[in-house]
Amino acid sequence: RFGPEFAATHPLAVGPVVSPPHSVDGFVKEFLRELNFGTGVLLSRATVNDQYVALARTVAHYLAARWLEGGRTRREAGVKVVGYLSAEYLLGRQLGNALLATGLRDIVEEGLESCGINLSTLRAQEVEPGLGNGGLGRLAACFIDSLATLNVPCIGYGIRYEYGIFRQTFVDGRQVEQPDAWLSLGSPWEFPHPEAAVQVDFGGTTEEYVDEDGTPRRRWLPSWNVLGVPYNYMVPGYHNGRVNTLRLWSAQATKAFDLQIFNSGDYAEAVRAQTFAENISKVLYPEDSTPQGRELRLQQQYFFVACSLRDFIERELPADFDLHDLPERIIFQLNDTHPVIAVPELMRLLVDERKMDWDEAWAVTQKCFAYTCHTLLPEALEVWPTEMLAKLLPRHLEIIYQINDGFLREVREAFPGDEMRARRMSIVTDYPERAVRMAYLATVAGAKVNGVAELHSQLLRDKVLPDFSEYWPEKFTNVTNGVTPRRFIRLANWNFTRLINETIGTGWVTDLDRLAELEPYAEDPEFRARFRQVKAANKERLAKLLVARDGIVLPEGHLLDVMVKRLHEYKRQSMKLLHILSTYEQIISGAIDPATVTPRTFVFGAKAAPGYKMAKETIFAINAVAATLAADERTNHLLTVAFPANYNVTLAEKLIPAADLSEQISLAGKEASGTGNMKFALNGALTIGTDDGANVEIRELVGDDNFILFGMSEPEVADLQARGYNPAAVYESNPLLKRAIDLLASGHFTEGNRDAMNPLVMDLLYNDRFLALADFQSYIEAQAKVDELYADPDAWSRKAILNVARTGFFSSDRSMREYLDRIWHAKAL
Ligand SMILES: [N-]=[N+]=N[C@]1([C@H](N)O)O[C@H](CO)[C@@H](O)[C@H](O)[C@H]1O
Repeated sequence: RFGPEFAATHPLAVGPVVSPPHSVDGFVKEFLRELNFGTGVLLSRATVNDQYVALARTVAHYLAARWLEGGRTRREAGVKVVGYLSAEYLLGRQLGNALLATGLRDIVEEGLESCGINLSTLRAQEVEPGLGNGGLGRLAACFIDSLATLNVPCIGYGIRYEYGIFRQTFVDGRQVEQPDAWLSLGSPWEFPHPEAAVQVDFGGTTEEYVDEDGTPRRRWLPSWNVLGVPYNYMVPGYHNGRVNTLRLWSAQATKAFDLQIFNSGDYAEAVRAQTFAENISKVLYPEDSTPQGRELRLQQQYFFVACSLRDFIERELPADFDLHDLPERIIFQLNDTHPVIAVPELMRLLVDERKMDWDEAWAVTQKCFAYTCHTLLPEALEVWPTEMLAKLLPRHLEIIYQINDGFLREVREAFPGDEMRARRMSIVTDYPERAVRMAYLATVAGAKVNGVAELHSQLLRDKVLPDFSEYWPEKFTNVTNGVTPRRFIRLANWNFTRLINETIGTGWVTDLDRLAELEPYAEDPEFRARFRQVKAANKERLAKLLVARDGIVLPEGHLLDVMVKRLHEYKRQSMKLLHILSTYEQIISGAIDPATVTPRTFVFGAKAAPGYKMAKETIFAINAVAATLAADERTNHLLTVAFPANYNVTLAEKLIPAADLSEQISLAGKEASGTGNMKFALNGALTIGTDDGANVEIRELVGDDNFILFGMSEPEVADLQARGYNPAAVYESNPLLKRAIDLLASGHFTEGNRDAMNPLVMDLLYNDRFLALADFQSYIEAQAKVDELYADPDAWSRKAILNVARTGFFSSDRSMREYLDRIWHAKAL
């Protein structure tokens, strides 16, 4: 576009772009420029939000140079890229992480101070992008952070929901959802590129035709379409100069406004197309582990994968690139079944648009995808009715049928006469209605299928996809989840970071196995004392936050017993509640001497999917118990229940470093992995947990002495369920449990209204699908062990320090290395 002489005199035109000077003065100049020319205000008149936006933009300038360079080198080098396809990214606040990655924190703090501005005031101004529900979404955020820090070229693809996960409020103890208008004050971290919008088609029919070289072909005749506008976000690596991209798609109408209709006075109709289109990326579906079968959800899934595939093929690859070589340039990781419609979409692009032969296209497709399954709950495996697919994506349905036909032909050849097996393995099922099993499609198309913890991956092979693991044993593997130590230790727990740095240096932030060097210090009384000071300081910080944020007063010197995760019956918040009720009942009934009770504060954090009734009943019960205990003079110096509303990444960063005890009490065989369990152990909390998900690997690494195990194992659960389970009989046979449930049902927590707790009580007594009553006795015995252990703070700290020293394995950097070596066969630059 411009001649060499212009390039010679304007280096910024061709790059490399130079970032602003890493000096206080350099930063202040850049910040004031951004405030004046970017935000258009003078410092003297700037609001806190103006200052925050200008600061975010300024920090982005420091990253932009690396970002542009990273993109250029990635494209020029023609290296293999990891394309992470995820419908959810739970990113958390960006400013702190950007300051950490760039090493700008101290310069910015001093620079802002010279402008009379406090950095933490501006950090508190940031609204976190809640573009995810829970573990799956946060895992995606940890993974892209690790890939950037490992210098691996990666593009994260997802949806820019206008409204993220709802804001949770409590009204009379009941959850009430408020829309999450996270964009209302603008989002300084995003870079929109409307010029790179992608058209996405929907509906219509298909037809056979003969193309110019006489070959009979099929094609899609869509009936409507929308535009996908990419919004780019920076994903900075830690101190390595790499900045990867997160590209989130926003839907808008191809023809946003119809002037003729407007002039005819039908204003609503004039913008109907826009409203309709925008709906596609309007809001995140708030279900965690229970999919929403609504058509809009399928529209969302197809929308972002169609944008992402076309974007990569047309904007990241040279125009003349031979798509037979696509597997050398990209591996798309399917984050659960949500993006699996990408498989027939790639086939459509290769066969219909690029005229590639079916078998060649299928060979390419099978090398371009890998699938991660995140659940064991049968109801969480997505199936889409063929009727809905035929209406919305008729060509994709045809392609799925063709894929299935080819696959079943192979199965029948491998297992002649075994029609039952072919029916069991068919991607298309007829029961209870004709539908496409997306997990099966992902398994047939994917080069690899992995679970997210050893136990989960084994159950995936043995119970969820047994026919497939028998047919393709080498396709199945495991990559245990991990968490980024940058956000969840270095950023969230500065007090502990300082102690670790002073003790073993700073290398652990990018090499978490080095935490093992702390092991000897578990035997050092002085280090143990300093560890307790860190925990106490984190508790104080949390107490300040909760009183300001929720008006919750945290008593001093209590064991902090924390259970934070989505509200779901399999996670068994109800069993935690039964432990609290039982302890309380024994105190008020005089069954135990209050002097023998370890003062505890039970902290809950949990959102329930809006339509999940029993989850909402559990939230109501926890809040009712919390209010009663707070008002009960007999116990409120011993037992406190704190339930701050709207648990999210930002609150987790304050809660986790303060915790003594981490509750990981799901029914064995139900929690695929868990990732909160890892964050708590790495921040020096002891875990009370079942042998479920990644708990098993945590216990194996920290040692049985440093993990409080209880409950049935997965085989014991399967055995009990096979033998038949009668929760009411357990209730009748366990006096402590009976008195706890009777108290809950008595109206004691609901001003005498005995019906208020009925739904929960009836469910526990006559349903109890996740065996909370069956594991209750083992659980309270384990809790008694916790009291005993906590009575000796030095012994407790020793075990807590050993937990930290032995859980470096749970870094998402390690997870990424395993994906790179065993699944993606891609490497760092
Ligand atoms: N969906 N989903 N699955 C989950 C979580 N609920 O988001 O994915 C998480 C990330 O893999 C797992 O840790 C967790 O066990 C599992 O239930």
